[in-house]
Amino acid sequence: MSDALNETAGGARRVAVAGLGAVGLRVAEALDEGLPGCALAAVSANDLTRARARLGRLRTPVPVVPIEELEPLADIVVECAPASLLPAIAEPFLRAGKTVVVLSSGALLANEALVDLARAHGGQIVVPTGALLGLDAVTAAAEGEIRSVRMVTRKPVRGLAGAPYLVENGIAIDDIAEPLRIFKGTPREAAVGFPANLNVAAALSLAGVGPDRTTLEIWADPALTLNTHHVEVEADSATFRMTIENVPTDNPKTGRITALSVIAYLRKLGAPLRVGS
Ligand SMILES: NC(=O)C1=CN([C@@H]2O[C@H](COP(=O)(O)OP(=O)(O)OC[C@H]3O[C@@H](n4cnc5c(N)ncnc54)[C@H](O)[C@@H]3O)[C@@H](O)[C@H]2O)C=CC1
Ligand SMILES: O=C([O-])CC(=O)C(=O)O
Repeated sequence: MSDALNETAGGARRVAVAGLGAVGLRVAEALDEGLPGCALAAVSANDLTRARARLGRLRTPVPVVPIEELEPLADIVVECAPASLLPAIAEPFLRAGKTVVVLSSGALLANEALVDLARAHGGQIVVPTGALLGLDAVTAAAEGEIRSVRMVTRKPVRGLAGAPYLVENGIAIDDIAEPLRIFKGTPREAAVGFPANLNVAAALSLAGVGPDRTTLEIWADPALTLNTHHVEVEADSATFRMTIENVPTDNPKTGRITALSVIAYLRKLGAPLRVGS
């Protein structure tokens, strides 16, 4: 669906927020404060009563509904819920030819049918830069030939605690005194083992050489306070290295910049000057 069609009669795109945690609450508040060309239209949460109370401070109250009731209310949904809910949130919007902004990008790797659904109905899945950086440069390099993409993530222990990969492999990190490499593999493997911690690796892989050719190391570092991602890309057009050190939100797994990347995306939708892709 074209941008022109994907608007309400009044011109503002109606935006739904699915999941009201570290990312969703910040995005909903920014929409309520005012993003040109966008209007907060509805919100979904696990506990609807609690969500209504949390949103009591909004200037303009919006419906708080279960995820299956969001689609008729909005043109765009921002998915910022647990990864397992991605298909339930995305499918109705894509089937209606609408836009889904996906934060649980790791879950896209096991749900490639969503891309087919978007293609079939003229919808669009958008993966924002989230907690990473430089996806514009990686997609540009992918228009030429990328030889390799390597990522090393270092997180404080509390940013990794409870990940299924650690539990299943009996890897204890609570009392480590030195940095410990806990994983070496691909974003496809990490999306299974670290579904709430490594969306950035999935996003990077989708921008570049895919989830099986991108290499990934994950380190738990007891001295760190910031979620740190280092990326090295070798391509025929350029060689580049990038590092981001993310200040965690109340959710230690999620950096503050994640919600801001969604807000920046929404702001660009209606802006007369758009910087970055
Ligand atoms: N792409 C990226 O760079 C990043 C992606 N993420 C991912 O984004 C997603 C959101 O992250 P956070 O806001 O930090 O997570 P969060 O855990 O703080 O919030 C998720 C919210 O979804 C709600 N929820 C649970 N079941 C629900 C249901 N049935 N219907 C509606 N809401 C429901 C939870 O109550 C919670 O408030 C996660 O999957 C996370 O892994 C997080 C950081 C960076
Ligand atoms: O660094 C962060 O803030 C979040 C992160 O790694 C992810 O979810 O992929």
